[in-house]
Amino acid sequence: MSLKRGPAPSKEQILRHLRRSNAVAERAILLGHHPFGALLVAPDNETVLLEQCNIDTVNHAESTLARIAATNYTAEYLWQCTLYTAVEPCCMCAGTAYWANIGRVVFGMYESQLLEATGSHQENPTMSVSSKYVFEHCQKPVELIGPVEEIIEETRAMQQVFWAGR
Ligand SMILES: Nc1ccnc(=O)[nH]1
Repeated sequence: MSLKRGPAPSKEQILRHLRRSNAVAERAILLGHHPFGALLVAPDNETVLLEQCNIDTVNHAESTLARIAATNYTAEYLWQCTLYTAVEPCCMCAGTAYWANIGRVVFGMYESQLLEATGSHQENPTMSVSSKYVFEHCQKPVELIGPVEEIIEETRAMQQVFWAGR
C-alpha cells in the first residue's frame, strides 16, 4: 500500500474545520453527551466526509469516527484524509485513528489544557498520555498538527461552562 499523504491544509481550513468540530460538540450537549466532536475531511482539505459527536466514555467522538471511516473507506484513501478535533484525542482515540490508517490528525487544545481548565471530573478521568507520544510509537508516520492557538479560548470557554455545570 502506498503511503501518499494529502496536501497540507491552510490555516483558514484548519480553523474552519476545528470550529465545525466545536459545533458538533455543541450538538453532543443537546443529545445529552459530552462536548466533543470530530470530523473526517477529504484529501482536498475541504469536503467533510463524516461528522461524529461523543456518545459515551467508550465511544468517544474521534474513535467512533475512525471506526466508521475504516468501515466505509479504503485504508489507502484514509491515509490522505484528516481527522479534526478541537480537543486533543486521548490515547484510545489516537490509537484508533492509527489503526484506521488516517494519515493526519489536527487538534485545537491539549487534553492537559482541558484538565487544567476544568479540573478532573469523574465522567472524564483523562489519561496523561499525549497523542504525540502515541504517534511517536507507531510504525507509520501519522502527521499531528496542534495545538492551534486561535481556537483554544473558545474551546476552553465551552468546556468550562459544560463541566462546571455537570
Ligand atoms: N477528546 C475527547 C475526550 C473525551 N471524549 C471525547 O469524545 N473526545
